[in-house]
Amino acid sequence: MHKSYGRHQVLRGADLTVDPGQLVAVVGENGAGKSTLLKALAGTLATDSGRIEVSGTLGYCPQDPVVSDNLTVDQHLRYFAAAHHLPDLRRGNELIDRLGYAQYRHQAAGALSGGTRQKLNLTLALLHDPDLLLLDEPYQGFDWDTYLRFWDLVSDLRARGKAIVIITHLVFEQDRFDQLADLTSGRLTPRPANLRQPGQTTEDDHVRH
Ligand SMILES: Nc1ncnc2c1ncn2[C@@H]1O[C@H](COP(=O)(O)OP(=O)(O)OP(=O)(O)O)[C@@H](O)[C@H]1O
Repeated sequence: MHKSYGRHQVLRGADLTVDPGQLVAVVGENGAGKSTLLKALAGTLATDSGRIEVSGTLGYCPQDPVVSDNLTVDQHLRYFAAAHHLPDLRRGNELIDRLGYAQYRHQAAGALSGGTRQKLNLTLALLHDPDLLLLDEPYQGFDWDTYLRFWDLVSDLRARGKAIVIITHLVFEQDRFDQLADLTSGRLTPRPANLRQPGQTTEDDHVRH
């Protein structure tokens, strides 16, 4: 994919393949073009050239929540369920329980805390149980318990064969991934995960400290 904003070439032949059941991290410096890449993959931003092939359904959790301030959590669920032609709200209810915010179901999104708003954002992206998930720093604002619940959820999705792409900045979580895709100078360089550098800490180390 190629994408420029004016004369600023952000993506210069970025290339990524994600298989079913694979969990891929997109890493890179601030401004490297990670969100641009995800928007392009999600189809919300037109590329200048390139090709995107998605087999199956797609779920996209953008960095900025897509929620409407005046609708309640429940109303969001019903609205998105109708858009996806879902027969019921079973999956939405399950996600609300797993992310632990059932007590806010009848609250307007505009009155939710940042973390709870992000839980709703994530729920809406997962509502139709998509085959490919594009998550742009999906745990922003999550407390530690929710952060762990999030990774439980991701493990289940991966085990069920979902392909998952997550933009992350957190070095300590990088050994959770099957692959790291490093976005530098507009191109993606794949490197296997689980290559911890000496002195690099993991989440478990953080828990112990
Ligand atoms: N709509 C836009 N118009 C012009 N320039 C843009 C636009 N969106 C992004 N950019 C620029 O493109 C570059 C890549 O932005 P992008 O948000 O994709 O980076 P990122 O890697 O996601 O950054 P971060 O880690 O800070 O979230 C930045 O220099 C940004 O200023």
